[in-house]
Amino acid sequence: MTASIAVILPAAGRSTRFSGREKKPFVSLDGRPVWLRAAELFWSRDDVTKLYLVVAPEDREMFRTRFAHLIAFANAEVVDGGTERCDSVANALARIPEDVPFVAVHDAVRPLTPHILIDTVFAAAQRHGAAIPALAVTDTLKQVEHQRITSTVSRQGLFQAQTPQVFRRDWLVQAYAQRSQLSEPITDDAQLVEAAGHPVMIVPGSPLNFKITTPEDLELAEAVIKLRATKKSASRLGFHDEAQW
Ligand SMILES: Nc1ccn([C@@H]2O[C@H](COP(=O)(O)OP(=O)(O)OP(=O)(O)O)[C@@H](O)[C@H]2O)c(=O)n1
Ligand SMILES: C[C@](O)(CO)[C@H](O)COP(=O)(O)O
Repeated sequence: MTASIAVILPAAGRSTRFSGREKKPFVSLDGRPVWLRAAELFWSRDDVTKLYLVVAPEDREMFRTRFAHLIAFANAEVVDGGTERCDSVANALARIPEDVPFVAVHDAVRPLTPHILIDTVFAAAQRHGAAIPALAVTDTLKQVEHQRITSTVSRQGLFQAQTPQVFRRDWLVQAYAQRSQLSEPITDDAQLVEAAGHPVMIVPGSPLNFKITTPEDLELAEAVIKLRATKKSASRLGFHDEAQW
C-alpha cells in the first residue's frame, strides 16, 4: 500500500472546559498522554505519510522537552497552533507537501477511536473525496433561553460530527483559502469543505470515539481502557464479543 494520507492532530486548544492542572492533550490517560494515544492510532499505518502535531506556541518547549523521543519515533512534525482550531489546522495544512493526495484531521483529544472506524472513513474519503464519521442524534433536542425551553427541535436527519475527518488535500486547501467568506463560527473542517461546494459523505461514528472535553470524559476514557483490557483477557481465554471496543 502506498502512503497517501497526512494526519493533522490539533492539540493547541486552551482546555478551558477541562479546567485541569494540565491541558487535556498532555494529561495521563491510564499511564500515557492523551495526545500520544491519539497519535498511536495512525503512526504505524501503511497509508499514513506523516503526523503533524499542532501545539500552542507557549507549550512548544515543554512539549519538545517532555516528548522528544516520541516525536522522533512517530516521525511527527510539531507545528505552532493558532487562536482558533481552524487556525491551528491551517498552520499544519500549509506544511503538507503538494504531492500528498489526502489529509485527515483528528482531534488529539479523541484517543479511543476504533481502528475499524479509521479504516472505514479513510476508504470512504478515497472513494468520494471527503468523508467524516458521524453519529445520529438519539436524544430529544430542546431550544433553551435563560434555562427555559422555548421549543423542541426535530432530530430528524441530525448527526453529531466526529473525527478523523478526511479530505482530498486540494479540496481542503481550497476550502481553507475561502474561509474568511464564512460569517458563522467554524467548528469543524467539513464545514469549510461543505461551504466550498464539495460533497462530504458520512460513515458510522462510534460512541467510543468521544472527545475529551471535561474531567468526567477523562474518567470515562479510563474506564473504557480498563474494559478493553478485560475483554482482551477474556478473548485470550476463548470468550468472544462481537462489539468493536
Ligand atoms: N486554537 C485551537 C483550539 C483547539 N485546538 C484543538 O482542537 C481539538 C478540539 O478542540 P476542543 O476540544 O474544543 O479543545 P479546547 O479548545 O482546548 O477546549 P475548550 O473549548 O474547553 O478550551 C483539541 O485537541 C484542541 O487542542 C487547537 O489545536 N487549536
Ligand atoms: C471537530 C469537532 O471535534 C467535531 O465534532 C468539534 O467540532 C470540535 O469542537 P470544539 O468546539 O473545538 O470542541
